[in-house]
Amino acid sequence: MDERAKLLGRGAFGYVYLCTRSDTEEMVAVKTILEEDTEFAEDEVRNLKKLQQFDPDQNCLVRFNRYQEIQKNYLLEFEKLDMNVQDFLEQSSRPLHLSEIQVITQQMLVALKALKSIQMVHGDIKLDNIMWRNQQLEPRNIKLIDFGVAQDVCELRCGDILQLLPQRAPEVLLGLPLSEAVDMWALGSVIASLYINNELYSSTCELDGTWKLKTECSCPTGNISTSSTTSGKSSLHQHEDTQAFVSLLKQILEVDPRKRISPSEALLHPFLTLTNFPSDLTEDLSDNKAAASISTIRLRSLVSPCLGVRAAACVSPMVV
Ligand SMILES: Nc1ncnc2c1ncn2[C@@H]1O[C@H](COP(=O)(O)OP(=O)(O)OP(=O)(O)O)[C@@H](O)[C@H]1O
Repeated sequence: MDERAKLLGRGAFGYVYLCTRSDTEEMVAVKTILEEDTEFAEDEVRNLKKLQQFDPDQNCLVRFNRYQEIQKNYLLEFEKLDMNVQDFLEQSSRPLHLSEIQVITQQMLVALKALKSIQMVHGDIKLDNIMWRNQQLEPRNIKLIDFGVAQDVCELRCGDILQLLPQRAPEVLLGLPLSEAVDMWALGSVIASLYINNELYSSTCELDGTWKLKTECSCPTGNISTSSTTSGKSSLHQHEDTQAFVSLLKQILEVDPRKRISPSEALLHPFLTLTNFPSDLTEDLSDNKAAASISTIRLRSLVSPCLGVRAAACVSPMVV
């Protein structure tokens, strides 16, 4: 690899560089994983090989071309993507419109449906792992990346720690049996955070996360009305598109993973068939942190009835 290759991004395990294939002249993204993380590289390659049974474009998954191992250092070659959602938000400094959130939700549900069909859990659904192929030219073409910590459901054990805290599912926090449903929860947290431009459940440690889930999920919905007059979002209830979004979110952020909506079911939800987004025209949260924080509280309140206090009732081997 050319030493002057442009760095496209980096994560905990690897640096991703822009490279040109000498045989086809195609621009590709090459993730380098060094010797100390060989185990992660091997896991990622194993997962990516399994995913090669899917058409990556039809299933919203990053295309994995090939890999090379050089003295326990790994080079993984992928199609070159454009920008991850986190970077886009930072660069554009505006929250996404509901129509844009609809596209991301739909594409990620397609990816999760494919993973569920082979009982694979991604385990790290977050804004940095959702990328546009070409944000400007193909805003509807979105891919899920980073299968470094993905696992087969049958490998998951109670008490395994997956996901970053803001996206961590209740059953992970509580040390309960785990399934593909953890990715649905994480997707719910991600799309909620896109809407409110803030983490839905931010927490600094597991105990804090469990406590927040218990308290915030059981707060009375009556609080909503007091905030509505000062919010930039005049009313979360006002538009059909917002109502449809909250309705889907409630079913995704269902505390009980057995009752949580599946990717296939969610793909049929009315929010994903909407073509008209009046709230895109009337709701503007840019540079309005106060409104964003109020919306956070209100969205939590709207979603909370479905969460209920069941979380608190769960017996947790991790927190007792
Ligand atoms: N195919 C790609 N095309 C362009 N950029 C990419 C591609 N894959 C990854 N990147 C960039 O590199 C970053 C890190 O990639 P990736 O998430 O695979 O690394 P990681 O070390 O596994 O990260 P993490 O810390 O999340 O585990 C991504 O957020 C993205 O910005």
